[in-house]
Amino acid sequence: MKEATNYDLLDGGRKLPLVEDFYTIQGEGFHTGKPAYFIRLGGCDVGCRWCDAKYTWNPKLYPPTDISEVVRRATSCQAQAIVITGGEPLLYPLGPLTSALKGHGLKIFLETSGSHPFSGYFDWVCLSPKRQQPPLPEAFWRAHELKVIVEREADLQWAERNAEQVGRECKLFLQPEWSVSEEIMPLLVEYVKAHPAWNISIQTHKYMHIP
Ligand SMILES: C[S@@+](CC[C@H](N)C(=O)[O-])C[C@H]1O[C@@H](n2cnc3c(N)ncnc32)[C@H](O)[C@@H]1O
Ligand SMILES: Nc1nc2[nH]cc(C(=O)O)c2c(=O)[nH]1
Ligand code: SF4
Ligand SMILES: [Mg+2]
Repeated sequence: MKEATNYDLLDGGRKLPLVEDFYTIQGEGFHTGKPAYFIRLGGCDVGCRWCDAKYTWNPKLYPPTDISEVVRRATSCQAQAIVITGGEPLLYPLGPLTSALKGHGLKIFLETSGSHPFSGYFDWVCLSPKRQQPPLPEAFWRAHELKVIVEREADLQWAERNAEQVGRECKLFLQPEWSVSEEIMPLLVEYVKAHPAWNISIQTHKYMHIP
């Protein structure tokens, strides 16, 4: 049993520690600007210093929620796409949740650090690798999008090392760490102009003041 939470209570993924769920606009990466219903699961053992979702880290704060309730809410609006995020969603068996959502004809997108084994079905995987707990090998070939957070210049070389491991079709994004976004942006702009395989992703929802 993993330590992050009491897995016995999760009934093989039929219950999950739900932090919050909301219908908003995908703010980052390839699908930026598209409406999507977000399902945020609690628990993460990666520990990024600058994580903007630190409140999710302790899964014990979030009671196991029946996935039928989550699916009911996600299908009670106009959403055609679901983003499963966290915390680190791959801490949990995601087969039951993703197949229930798929049964409603929804597109399913994943936000992950890739540091735990995959489970479930996804139409789109956004891999955001972290130095202190790198992705498992399978995360690189499953990724449709590689989104590297850049807080200093040295992160660019590390971004390239990750890019060497993804598939040829994988989209490449550099995303400024939010608290240094203003300072680091000129470097990212020059880098992407010189290395056009990369694109810039900014956290547009933070400028739009939406969740
Ligand atoms: C909160 S994480 C949850 C999903 C998963 N744990 C992961 O890291 O991919 C969602 C996305 O936000 C990014 N992110 C978190 N904090 C950020 C920050 N301060 N600035 C920019 N991006 C950030 C992560 O890298 C990830 O792409
Ligand atoms: N609007 C919006 N877009 C997002 N894209 C990825 C997010 C995440 O926290 O996983 C996120 C988020 O928190 N809000
Ligand atoms: S892996 Fe994701 S949720 Fe976990 S600390 Fe890093 S950014 Fe936050
Ligand atoms: Mg976020």
